[in-house]
Amino acid sequence: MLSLRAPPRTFSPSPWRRRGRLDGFAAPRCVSAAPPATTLETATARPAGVSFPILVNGCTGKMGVSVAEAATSRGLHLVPVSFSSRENLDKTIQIGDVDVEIYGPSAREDVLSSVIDEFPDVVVVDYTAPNSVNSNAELYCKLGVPFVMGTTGGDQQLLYKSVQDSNNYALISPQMGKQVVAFLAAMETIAEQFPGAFSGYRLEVLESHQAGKLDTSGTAKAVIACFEKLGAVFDMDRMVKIRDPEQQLYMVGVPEEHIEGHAFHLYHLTSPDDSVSFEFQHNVCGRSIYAEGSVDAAVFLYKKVQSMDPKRIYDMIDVLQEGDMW
Ligand SMILES: NC(=O)C1=CN([C@@H]2O[C@H](COP(=O)(O)OP(=O)(O)OC[C@H]3O[C@@H](n4cnc5c(N)ncnc54)[C@H](OP(=O)(O)O)[C@@H]3O)[C@@H](O)[C@H]2O)C=CC1
Ligand SMILES: O=C(O)C1=N[C@H](C(=O)O)C[C@H](O)C1
Repeated sequence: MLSLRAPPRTFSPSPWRRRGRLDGFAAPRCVSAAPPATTLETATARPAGVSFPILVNGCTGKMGVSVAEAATSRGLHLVPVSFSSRENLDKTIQIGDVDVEIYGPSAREDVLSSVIDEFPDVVVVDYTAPNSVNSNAELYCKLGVPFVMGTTGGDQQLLYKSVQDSNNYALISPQMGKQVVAFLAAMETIAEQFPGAFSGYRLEVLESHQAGKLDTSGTAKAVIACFEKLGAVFDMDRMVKIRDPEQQLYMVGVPEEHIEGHAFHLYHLTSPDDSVSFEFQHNVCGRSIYAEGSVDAAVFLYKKVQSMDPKRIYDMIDVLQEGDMW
């Protein structure tokens, strides 16, 4: 196991502990490359090229707000409605000049039906919580509204089944950051082409996210599935999940200003005789990479619905393959 206290004999698979290296590697890049989400989005946003109504579910949360802001700055029409797990919240959230009204669970079906009547070509983007993934997807499928599922967790098999059975359109991805998706796509290609190439290698994984993250990194799970196809051995119970801000600051090296919004991932592979090791990292500060990717995903899905594309269920690799990457 990758222990935070006792690094293995030959290699330390935890470069996050080697402060010198991280000080000069991951952390400073984040400091300079990740201004607050809204600024980056506003400064670099391209127009979406098309305009359509977009409803962002989860606007009481951090990703919901970031996606809603990115959508408006890309010229999409933000539907002034979102949902919460709480009843009678009586709350509006201001996104640009749009006041988004928040409805509780008992109103969501009626409200969403009215939205669909008023905006028949609406696309929903979901950034809520792992325990609402399946019930939200059921509702979108029941009402036939296309959706982008950015929320991780839940029962993923059931999620895909709901979409398949309803013949709805959906784009599902635990990772909307296009550059990270490109890494994941490369991993999937390698796994496909060279199954067993890392046979017997031990895999150790660390992921660090803001303390409020409820589930294990969905991205890490997807990358681990590729390493397993390559033959590496991994016990999911031994994943090192870091949610403690102190550890994130002093061990992982997350810049202080990103403690409340970061996603650091480290994968370390060691050969059976300890003579060879590999290490991969993707470290994200802030949320703009996901917000922009989510808007691209919504645009992609909207176009697929309009062209009545027969595939109907997509992921972010499909978006990249369409060449929509900047
Ligand atoms: N695919 C990707 O690239 C990324 C995925 N994520 C995932 O997105 C999800 C949200 O992340 P984040 O915004 O940081 O989390 P937050 O906790 O900030 O926000 C989640 C929000 O969801 C709301 N919520 C919970 N249940 C429901 C429900 N049934 N209906 C509507 N709203 C609900 C909560 O508000 P309330 O209390 O009002 O209900 C909360 O404000 C997580 O699963 C995370 O892993 C995050 C980043 C990138
Ligand atoms: O909750 C987050 O923040 C993130 N969640 C996604 C995941 O679980 O993989 C993507 C990224 O890690 C940020």
